[in-house]
Amino acid sequence: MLHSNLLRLVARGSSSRLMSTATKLTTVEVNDETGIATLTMNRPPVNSQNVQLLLDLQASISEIENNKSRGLILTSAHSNVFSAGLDIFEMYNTDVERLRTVWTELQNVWIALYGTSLPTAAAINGHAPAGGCLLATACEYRVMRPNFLIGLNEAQLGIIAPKWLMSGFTNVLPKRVAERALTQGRMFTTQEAFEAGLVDEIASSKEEAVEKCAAFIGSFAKVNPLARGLTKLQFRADNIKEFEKIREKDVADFAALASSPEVQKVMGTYLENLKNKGKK
Ligand SMILES: CCCCC/C=C\CCC/C=C/CC(=O)SCCNC(=O)CCNC(=O)[C@H](O)C(C)(C)COP(=O)(O)OP(=O)(O)OC[C@H]1O[C@@H](n2cnc3c(N)ncnc32)[C@H](O)[C@@H]1OP(=O)(O)O
Repeated sequence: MLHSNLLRLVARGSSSRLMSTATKLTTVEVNDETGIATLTMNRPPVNSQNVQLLLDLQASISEIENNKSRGLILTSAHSNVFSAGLDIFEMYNTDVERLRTVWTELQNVWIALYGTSLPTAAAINGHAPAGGCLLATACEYRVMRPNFLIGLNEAQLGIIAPKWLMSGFTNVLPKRVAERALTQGRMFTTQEAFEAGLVDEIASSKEEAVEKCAAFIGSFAKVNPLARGLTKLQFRADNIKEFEKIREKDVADFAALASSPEVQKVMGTYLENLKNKGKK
């Protein structure tokens, strides 16, 4: 009988192992040759981040940290979406406690990914709006497939994203470019994102994106992992400290904002538009 916790299954031939976890919406596969773990989000159709996906992401990040992998590549099981961001259905017509849980778990995933000492890279094989962009920019390196969109579109939705949510984005873009993009709620095409420095490379397929991410992680092969990890965390320490100071208040602020009649109305209209888009 296969136990769901920490059982290693031979996945594809002998070169990679699927690390079985108690989770369902993410998988972790470790390449036997490189020791690099690929964390795949698999919540059809668009990897919208509900509480379960956020919990599964945290469990998978912990698993990768504990299994001595050399690095983490984040990607999606779907052909045209990396992640559509927070699951708006889960935030609509719900109670304040649920909203608090959604936001707390989003915070928890962000800090787990942004604050890991492991080398991280995102193979962005589809659109990455809002929370999708948040996950990608929490990583150290990004490789994206052509003709998709990435960005923090909150301002377009009439919502102010907190500073920690923007911090990965502001880490990688020049301040002036970041300010303009955030105030416009701009979605960048892959090419625009590459030219601005929001993504580091473009790859024509998911496989190529994963290979390029693995090459980035492999570039640290000769660097002492402890020195590398601590150096990374020194760069991120200010943002992490700021976040830790406000995280409780941030949950309360989000729950108050997202439960307000005005924002609930925006969500309702937005969801209608998304549904109608599918009918066109
Ligand atoms: C809108 C108000 C939010 C208010 C929140 C309050 C405070 C938040 C503070 C700031 C934090 C924000 C973080 C977030 O992440 S908010 C989420 C923002 N996300 C988006 O704006 C993305 C919306 N989706 C899209 O743009 C597109 O779906 C796409 C990702 C580009 C993919 O396009 P496509 O491949 O054409 O697929 P469809 O559009 O047809 O969608 C398929 C299917 O999936 C449903 N869906 C899409 N996005 C979401 C989502 N974020 N949450 C839940 N469900 C989503 C969509 O309705 C379709 O469903 P049906 O097949 O049943 O019609």
